[in-house]
Amino acid sequence: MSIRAENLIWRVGRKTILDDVSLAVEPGSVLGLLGPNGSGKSSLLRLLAGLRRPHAGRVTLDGTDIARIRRRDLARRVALVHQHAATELNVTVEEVVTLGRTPHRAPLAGWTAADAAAVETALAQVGMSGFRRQGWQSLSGGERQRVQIARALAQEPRELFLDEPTNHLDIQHQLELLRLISRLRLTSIVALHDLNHAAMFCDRLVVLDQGRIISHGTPDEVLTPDLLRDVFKVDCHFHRDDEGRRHILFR
Ligand SMILES: Nc1ncnc2c1ncn2[C@@H]1O[C@H](COP(=O)(O)OP(=O)(O)OP(=O)(O)O)[C@@H](O)[C@H]1O
Repeated sequence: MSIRAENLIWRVGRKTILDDVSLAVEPGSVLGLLGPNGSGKSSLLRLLAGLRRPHAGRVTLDGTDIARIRRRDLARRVALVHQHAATELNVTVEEVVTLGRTPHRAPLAGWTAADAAAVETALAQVGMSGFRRQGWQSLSGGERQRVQIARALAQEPRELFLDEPTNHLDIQHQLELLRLISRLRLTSIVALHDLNHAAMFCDRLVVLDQGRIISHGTPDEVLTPDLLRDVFKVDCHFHRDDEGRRHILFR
């Protein structure tokens, strides 16, 4: 397992936001993080990326507690794209994506061919190569989202954490992005609200409710009518398409 969370507890004041959360992700696979609003998905991603310290439990990368990994080494390996990723004003798309190279560059070292190639590849992967000279401020919400993802990809992480990455994206770009993530062979953890997309693109799912994991397993194991009713408060039934894939239909 490349990344593992063991019995994480995280509180704010007296409120327990994450309560005894444990999970492990197979290298190269995609884990979908599901749960209603406020269930703790973003908080968990921040702990997994080392941006917050748990009050109890630990997060390990290849068996090493991330609290013992130097910040710079962690930044070379782990990338997190926030839900409302902001960036500096008056910068171009290319400059934003270039920031993803920061952890790889030695102090005072010049810009290398490897840096340039990583930026090029990342821009192409999210379909934003044609926007490289455009100002960040002038981008649409969906374009900004794709640029933030390119910045994370330019970091060339082994673990990629994405907090609702399909927010703001039109349906074509939602599907393209999730397909890209599932094909990258990075170890990815993706917070999602669309349950059908989670079933289509994630190898395994974890469902959080009020800070606790209440279900985990393959999409077929996790997404049951009972779970959808109990956790998401919706009635649904399932439809199998011609290729045998299950789709959730909401009543
Ligand atoms: N710094 C904080 N101070 C106080 N409460 C917090 C803080 N961070 C998170 N919370 C609370 O913790 C709970 C979980 O929040 P979190 O953002 O992790 O949920 P989420 O599952 O990502 O929600 P959403 O689907 O709405 O994005 C919420 O009730 C939130 O108000």
